[in-house]
Amino acid sequence: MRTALSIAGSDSCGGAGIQADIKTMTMNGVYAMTAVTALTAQNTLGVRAIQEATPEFLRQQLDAVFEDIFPDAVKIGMVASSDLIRVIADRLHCCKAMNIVVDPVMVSTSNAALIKTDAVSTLTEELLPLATLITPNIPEAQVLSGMEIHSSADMEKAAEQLGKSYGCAVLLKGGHCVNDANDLLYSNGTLRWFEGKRIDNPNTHGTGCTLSSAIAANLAKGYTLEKSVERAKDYISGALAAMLDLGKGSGPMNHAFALNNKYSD
Ligand SMILES: Nc1ncnc2c1ncn2[C@@H]1O[C@H](COP(=O)(O)OP(=O)(O)OP(=O)(O)O)[C@@H](O)[C@H]1O
Ligand SMILES: Cc1ncc(COP(=O)(O)O)c(N)n1
Repeated sequence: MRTALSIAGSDSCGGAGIQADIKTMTMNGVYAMTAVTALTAQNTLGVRAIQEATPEFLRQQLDAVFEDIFPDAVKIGMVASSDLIRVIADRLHCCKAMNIVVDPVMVSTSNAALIKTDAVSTLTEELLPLATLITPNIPEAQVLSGMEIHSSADMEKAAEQLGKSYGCAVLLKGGHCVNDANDLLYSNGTLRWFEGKRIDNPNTHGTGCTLSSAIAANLAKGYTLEKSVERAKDYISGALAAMLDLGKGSGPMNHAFALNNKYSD
């Protein structure tokens, strides 16, 4: 069985973070492992508290996984501080990790900061250059590129700039656009749009985590990057279209019906 590792924060309400990643990887037929960067006390309304792992404890989790069950892909989500980012970069480099998908998580849907301001430069200098793919949303791409993004043409410019700066593929997500939810992939010097009809569902807690771990799971199974993005886009669209409605705020998605028998493997 193929395996994937999620390095991310725990979300107590189960919609985002490690919990979303385990559900997604499992539903995509991959064995999920975890290295927890932080515990969060959060629900669909907001983040109440964050308790980070110590850098040494995160290192122990990563070594325990890599020395025993080598992951076929790695997904990285919330990492709040520079010291934790450095531990991850060091272990991924030393362990020769492959198929690394970095979701540069900055702010939650409920508007809480999930990375310290001074850690953004550590993320860009130490972690993004190790990535196979980064998956910023529009606000994250604006921070990383220093560009304002108001149109499809701006998205194309920003994705290309980020890909050239970090030497990786870039999936610039269009979930924050007003019309359709079209995502843009920049890879090996070419741009490709993945079109998605906007689903009228306000429950989008964990969409970014889910998309990036679905891509990692499909890379782990040996699909190309383009095919992995296509399959992950189907997964997120299915999970949103299942219209789960839990909690008082922006709720989680329904993973059980995400694939709806679309794929048999
Ligand atoms: N209402 C929607 N209908 C269809 N697809 C959507 C919708 N909202 C988001 N998506 C898709 O979900 C994925 C995540 O995109 P988004 O831009 O919301 O990322 P994000 O902001 O990092 O997610 P989050 O912070 O909510 O975890 C993308 O593939 C995007 O196109
Ligand atoms: C632990 C953790 N990781 C990531 C997110 C981002 O997800 P969202 O933007 O949907 O709130 C989150 N809320 N919590």
